[in-house]
Amino acid sequence: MSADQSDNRNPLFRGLKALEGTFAAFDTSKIPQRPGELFLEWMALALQENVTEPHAVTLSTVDSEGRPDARVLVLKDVHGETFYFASGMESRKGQQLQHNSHAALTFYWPSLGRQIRLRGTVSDTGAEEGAEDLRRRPDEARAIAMTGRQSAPLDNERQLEQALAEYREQLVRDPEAVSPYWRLYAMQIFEAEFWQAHSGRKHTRLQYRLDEDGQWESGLLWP
Ligand SMILES: Cc1cc2nc3c(=O)[nH]c(=O)nc-3n(C[C@H](O)[C@H](O)[C@H](O)COP(=O)(O)O)c2cc1C
Repeated sequence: MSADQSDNRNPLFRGLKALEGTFAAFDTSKIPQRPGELFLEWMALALQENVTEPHAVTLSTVDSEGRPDARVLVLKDVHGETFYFASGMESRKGQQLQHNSHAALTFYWPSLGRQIRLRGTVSDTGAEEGAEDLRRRPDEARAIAMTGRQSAPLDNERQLEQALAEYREQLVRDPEAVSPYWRLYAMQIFEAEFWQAHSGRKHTRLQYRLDEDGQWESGLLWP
């Protein structure tokens, strides 16, 4: 940044702090063999420590021109090293994943000074799994999903209200109704990083990688 540019810096950001406080040390001498297990251990601690919405996660995808895109959603489940999230297949992310199944999930829990980075390949688990996920959602969330138009341009609020009224009625007539566009996506990971902040910036970074024989190997990274 040039001297001129630094004079123009927005005062809003001056003095803003990050990673403040003292965090528990991450003992990397006692780690599970597989990243899915460590993820569940970290998630259990986040819940115990009342981290706000610990299942909220940034999903990064790439579009057909290789340009990254990202948005927050919620993690629905974890089995082994497969991480599940749900969304509309017609959405921007849905279209991007259809074109390029490579993706990343990033969690950040400020009160614990923890970040988890996951990289993997996403598959669509199919219409029935999507329907099952949708049936477990509250009616209003189901009605919105049933519009099947996530991420499409909205002309005006009235258009949304009309569509919602139609789907609310449909759910009254048929409580089992679901959207054919709703999907449960499964991300099978090949790499994971568990990042623990240190107040002196000597952060601990543990990375797991799947090797060519399908075995998980782990090691530390420079902060
Ligand atoms: C905390 C939080 C949770 C969200 N959960 C979901 C979710 O589970 N599924 C989903 O499709 N969108 C969810 N969203 C909305 C997405 O961020 C996004 O706006 C939407 O999926 C459209 O993204 P796209 O245009 O990139 O496809 C959530 C947003 C926030 C802030």
